[in-house]
Amino acid sequence: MSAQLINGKELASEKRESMKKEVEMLKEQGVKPGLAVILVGQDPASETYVRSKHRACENTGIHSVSIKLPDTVSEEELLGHIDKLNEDDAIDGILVQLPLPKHINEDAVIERISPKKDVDGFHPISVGKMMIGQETFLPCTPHGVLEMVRKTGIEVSGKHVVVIGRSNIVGKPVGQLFLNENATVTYCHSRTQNMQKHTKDADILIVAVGIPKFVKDQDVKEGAVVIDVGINRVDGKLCGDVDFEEVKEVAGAITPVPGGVGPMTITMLLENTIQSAKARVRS
Ligand SMILES: Nc1nc(=O)c2c([nH]1)NC[C@@H]1CN(c3ccc(C(=O)N[C@@H](CCC(=O)O)C(=O)O)cc3)C=[N+]21
Repeated sequence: MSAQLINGKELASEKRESMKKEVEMLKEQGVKPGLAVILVGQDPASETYVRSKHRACENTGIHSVSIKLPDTVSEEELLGHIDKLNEDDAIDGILVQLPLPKHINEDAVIERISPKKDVDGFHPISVGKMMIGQETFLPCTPHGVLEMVRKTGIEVSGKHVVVIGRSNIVGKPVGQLFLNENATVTYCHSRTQNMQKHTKDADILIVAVGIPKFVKDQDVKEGAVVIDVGINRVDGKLCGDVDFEEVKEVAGAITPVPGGVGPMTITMLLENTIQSAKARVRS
């Protein structure tokens, strides 16, 4: 293996140590940061994520509540829970685990969350502010990706960042975050012609397509930083969108799955919750 391993788990626990101290300081000022997570239905993977978020909160001293609703819940009832949490002074952040059942309009749910408590950074106001470079909650996975690239010590400004994927929750915002850092950004997606031409030119390649082992060694430039956002379950095992065994031989730095972007996503969620609690202190 020639590539440097970017250890998300380790970086996440480093960050959580300093966040613990911030939480302590907030408590001395009489504010305990609080996060509410709403989970609809009982998808086992979603339940695992919600449990990890809860555990991470406990470890950091953040108050956390999970609200579990049956997958038959009406949109109106779900919106009612959000209204209550918007008004709840003990709650600084609200996360509704996505995806939602088909009978519920995801956009309406996201828009119901107060932008002041939008720790996912999914509300159109948060997205718009990020786009024009105003201070706001940054979406957790893209922000975690940026932190991991920073960890390698390479300069982002002027670099060619290629993003594979254009979802609203990862692909689009992660490209925007790197553009804000003065990178040159290319988006590739399912309609892209001659994708390899683009990926081979990337100094930083970010993969968020949801296809196991989609990126192979021939797709990557020697020495490139490769960030794997994919979480796929294949034969009961977790695997990313990057063929790790192949790509680690050509990349300069690479994230593993598991233990890469996932733990950083949760860490940035905690950071946003603390940021929100600080705003409560100031208000
Ligand atoms: N409103 C909303 N916000 C989200 O942030 C959100 C969401 N909905 N829906 C689902 C996705 C997925 N997601 C993950 C977070 C952590 C890991 C994580 O920590 N994964 C571990 C492995 C965990 C395992 O074993 O499954 C790792 O990669 O090492 C994975 C996935 C957040 N999401």
